Amino acid sequence: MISLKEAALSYGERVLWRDLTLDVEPGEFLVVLGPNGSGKTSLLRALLGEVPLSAGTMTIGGRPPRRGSPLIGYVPQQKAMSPAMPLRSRDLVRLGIDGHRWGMGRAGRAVRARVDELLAEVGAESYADVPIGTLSGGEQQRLRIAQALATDPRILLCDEPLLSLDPHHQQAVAELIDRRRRRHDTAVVFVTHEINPVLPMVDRVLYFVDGRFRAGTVREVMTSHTLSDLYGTPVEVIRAGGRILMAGALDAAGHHHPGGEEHGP
Ligand SMILES: Nc1ncnc2c1ncn2[C@@H]1O[C@H](COP(=O)(O)OP(=O)(O)OP(=O)(O)O)[C@@H](O)[C@H]1O
Repeated sequence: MISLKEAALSYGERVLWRDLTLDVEPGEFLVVLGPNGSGKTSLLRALLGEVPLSAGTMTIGGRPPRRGSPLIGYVPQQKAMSPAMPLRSRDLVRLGIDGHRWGMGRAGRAVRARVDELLAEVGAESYADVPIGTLSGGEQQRLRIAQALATDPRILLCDEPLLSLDPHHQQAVAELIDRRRRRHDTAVVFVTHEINPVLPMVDRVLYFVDGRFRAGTVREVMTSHTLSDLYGTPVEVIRAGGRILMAGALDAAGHHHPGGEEHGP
């Protein structure tokens, strides 16, 4: 579904990453990790056709990236929505519908039925007519996912969809995305700071640090050896109770602090 060959992305002189060769298969769950500013969101923006690669090639769904492709569903980073915003849940979901395919303009029954179907898919029927600004973060996030699924995409790009959700909602939202990819073989690229809520779902990890990266299975990448090498500083990876904890001179966002304290994210 996604194929990158020796891809690089730079802003001016600054190289975010380079020599990235990676294929993502249908139904695969790829998690993208890395400290702030390491280029995770920029990878999604390149896949969306919003920024060009500075080197190498990239195809998504077998074609070069282009804006507005119905093959791709995108769950953007959350922004606070004002309670005064007049948009209802069903309006937000409807915005994701490809008007051409579903006969928008004629305000067809097909569109309304599709919106209902999407609301049901994410379990949001009970607040379908509620203004979105009055909903909780978890509820809003379900709607963003429904919107992203509106074109029945083959690829779902998610930018920190669990941010600011409590553990219960993190789990619910992660399961929603996982169910989608299992039922429809949708490939998932999932940017996050915290791997644990999605650990059971992850097929592969792409981990960016300071212009370098490692890609592979959780077992391959999330090891003391690999991450110490990637960060260039000792990092201890501990597996406990089905979770991965990182100890060493890193803060929770994965930034290196010389002489920093030990802790796990
Ligand atoms: N259009 C742009 N022009 C110049 N620099 C940019 C542009 N967009 C992003 N950057 C810079 O590129 C770097 C990577 O940004 P990006 O958003 O991809 O990081 P990220 O890994 O998603 O970070 P975070 O975890 O904080 O969301 C940042 O330092 C950012 O300031």
